[in-house]
Amino acid sequence: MASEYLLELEDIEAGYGRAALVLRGLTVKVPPATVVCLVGPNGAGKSTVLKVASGMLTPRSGTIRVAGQDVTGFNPQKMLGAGLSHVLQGHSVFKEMSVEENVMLGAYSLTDRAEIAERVDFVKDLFPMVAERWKALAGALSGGQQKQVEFARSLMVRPQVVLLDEPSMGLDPKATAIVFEQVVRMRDAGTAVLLVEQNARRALETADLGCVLDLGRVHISGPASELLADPQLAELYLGGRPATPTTT
Ligand SMILES: Nc1ncnc2c1ncn2[C@@H]1O[C@H](COP(=O)(O)OP(=O)(O)OP(=O)(O)O)[C@@H](O)[C@H]1O
Repeated sequence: MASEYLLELEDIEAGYGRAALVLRGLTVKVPPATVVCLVGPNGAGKSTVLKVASGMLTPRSGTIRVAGQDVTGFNPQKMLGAGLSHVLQGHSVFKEMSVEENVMLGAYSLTDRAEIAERVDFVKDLFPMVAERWKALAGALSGGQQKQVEFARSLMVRPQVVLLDEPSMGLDPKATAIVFEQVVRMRDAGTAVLLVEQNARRALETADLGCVLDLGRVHISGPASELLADPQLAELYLGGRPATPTTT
């Protein structure tokens, strides 16, 4: 069935083992060509949302749809096949391998050589640093550059939605700015992004839509610029004053 959303998480309840539920009726929807950002206090369940979306954690109830197709209960491999690619928190490049080898790991499920070549051209075009350092050892790159290699790897399967868990973690402000620029480039190249960030203000400045998680549900959602300008949200979640409005 056609849907106006690429990814829909609806009424999701999820948790770990016998512990109390972490997500308690959460609904998040990602439209095409959009960066949606999840913000919220530590332990609110932001990473858990991404684990549910990528099949790492099966929800106890609720529905997951990708482009209208019900994918609830799919394992990670099937979720990848359905179009959800997960870039995990922290660094996942193999430092002893080249940039090329790291990126090609993302193509392991592809068999058509012409398609692989087309995807390589696509990611090299999108991330010029990846093209420049193609034969370099990944361990020789900076943290921000390694993150771009992870982004490139995640795009090899032509995902509908990329799930990004704390891409700025451990990066200095300059590297963070570059990584967020690449997030926008991914969106502009046609991939929707569901982004989780500790650095809530910076992430909302990049995102189109924002969702504030609290107590396992979406507390408030809307255009990221409106969330940034909301004084109560700024106080509670963004560490201080609201963003200065750009229009009067
Ligand atoms: N593998 C796990 N096993 C058991 N409990 C877990 C596991 N992963 C997360 N939790 C618990 O689930 C809750 C939500 O964790 P989650 O990592 O989703 O939150 P978060 O909003 O991403 O937080 P943070 O910003 O600190 O990363 C926390 O109470 C956490 O301790």
